[in-house]
Amino acid sequence: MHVIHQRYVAYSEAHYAGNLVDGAYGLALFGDAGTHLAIVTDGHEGLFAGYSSVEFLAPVRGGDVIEVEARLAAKGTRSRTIDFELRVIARSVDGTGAAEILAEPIVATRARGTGVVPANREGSAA
Ligand SMILES: C[C@H](N)CC(=O)SCCNC(=O)CCNC(=O)[C@H](O)C(C)(C)COP(=O)(O)OP(=O)(O)OC[C@H]1O[C@@H](n2cnc3c(N)ncnc32)[C@H](O)[C@@H]1OP(=O)(O)O
Repeated sequence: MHVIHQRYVAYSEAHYAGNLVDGAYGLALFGDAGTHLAIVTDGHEGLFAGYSSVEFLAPVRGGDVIEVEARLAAKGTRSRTIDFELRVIARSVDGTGAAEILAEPIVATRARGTGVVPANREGSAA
């Protein structure tokens, strides 16, 4: 089970030299994709308990088009282990507005985290 969100990264999201977007930007998108996945798997937005790993592998830049995948890796009683990946799928060529779809997506961020179905959720089996 997985969900994928795609979006354009506005130039105004860049925070550091070189048009670089901060890592927290991707983590916020992981939260949204994880919430979407929780709705699909459990009919509830869930609550995110934490990340066991986060890796920033390549830069995300203003003008990129990215996709964020949340994939169910394991299911506990109420816990849901989720693997996340942020990939750059299109990028500005020269800053003039010219841009290209990348032949191979660039994996920019990977993470593993745990979402939890609340105990008091109406209709929860837990
Ligand atoms: C994705 C969301 N829609 C949006 C967000 O991200 S919200 C923003 C940040 N998150 C929050 O504000 C949540 C704040 N935390 C809580 O409300 C609670 O801590 C919790 C609901 C996440 C867990 O509380 P509780 O239900 O009392 O936990 P437990 O009964 O102890 O455990 C239930 C299961 O969850 C597993 N677990 C709990 N904490 C962690 C953790 N830090 N890391 C990994 N796993 C955790 C625990 O092992 C239980 O698993 P099983 O049900 O046995 O599988």
